[in-house]
Amino acid sequence: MKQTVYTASPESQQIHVWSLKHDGALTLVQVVDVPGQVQPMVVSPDKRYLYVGVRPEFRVLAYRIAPDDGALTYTAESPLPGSPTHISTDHQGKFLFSGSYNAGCVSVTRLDDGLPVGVVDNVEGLEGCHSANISPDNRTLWVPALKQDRICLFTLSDDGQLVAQEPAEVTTVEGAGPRHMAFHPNHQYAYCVNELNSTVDVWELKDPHGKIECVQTLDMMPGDFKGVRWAADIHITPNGRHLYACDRTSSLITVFSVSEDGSVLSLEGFQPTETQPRGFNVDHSGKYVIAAGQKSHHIAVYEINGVQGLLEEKGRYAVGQGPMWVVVNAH
Ligand SMILES: O=C1O[C@H](COP(=O)(O)O)[C@@H](O)[C@H](O)[C@H]1O
Repeated sequence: MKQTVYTASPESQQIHVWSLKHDGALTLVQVVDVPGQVQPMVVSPDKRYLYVGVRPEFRVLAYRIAPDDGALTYTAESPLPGSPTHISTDHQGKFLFSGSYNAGCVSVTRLDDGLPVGVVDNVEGLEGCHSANISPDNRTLWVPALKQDRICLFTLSDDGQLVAQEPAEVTTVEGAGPRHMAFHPNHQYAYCVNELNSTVDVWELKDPHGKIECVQTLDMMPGDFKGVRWAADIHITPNGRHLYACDRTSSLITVFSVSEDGSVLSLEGFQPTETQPRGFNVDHSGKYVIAAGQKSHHIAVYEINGVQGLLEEKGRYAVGQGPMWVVVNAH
């Protein structure tokens, strides 16, 4: 398996394309100058395209991915109704979702043979909308509205319409600020990182049409932490055994182990990382974590070790200015 790591640096308007070697080393393949401040990114399910959200002219750009080395070629673009804070796709590659924190909306863009061809739905009134997360069965879109302490649940129709479910939302504790999510590979549990109180909630998906319930909340921060809590990102390993979440004030990645059924998280430790880690990711082999420091202008690669999943730094690399998004593609 070959892997490519993409990092987005909005302040210098660049995407750095890296080859991830089996020993965890990165070698630079390409630096792409993007026509705008590049923020969120996602690879299409068929791995042919990298989609990137840019501003100040809000749009999604599609870059074709070279199958051999992961290099990018600009191919198409389509406008978005608000500043793209987070983008993702459904599992069939028919639709792209863009959550906008500043516009308080989530939009659906149709993908035609992988290329974005226009917005087909837009739901407003989601204050602090921070991500859009399609459920493993491709049926439900989970949309955290950070400023409203709720996660809205929509059914995705065949033509890309978002239909509010019944119940239409689940709520967090007041002031939590739900932000990014990860799903367990067994499809029974989802994990949400809460930005404003730096906690992680474990959500049980009872069945596709049934009750959704928060079954555990864990503090991400060390017991003696006194600063302003400011969590950002969350990812799980492909085998579902290790979960990671980051906080920007402390520049820490919190390490959790996950029970075999996915229902229980245990705090294992803290990994100091690049300054102000806004985005990170886990590679497809489940061996490495790659984190971006928005204030250090570097990324770091960590090896995942042992049953606890603790992290050991393997290397750090200069990227563009203000890096804040990392995606990994396997090909
Ligand atoms: O990380 C954060 O993101 C939101 C929205 O960011 P934007 O890049 O889409 O403008 C930000 O305003 C929030 O305060 C911050 O913590």
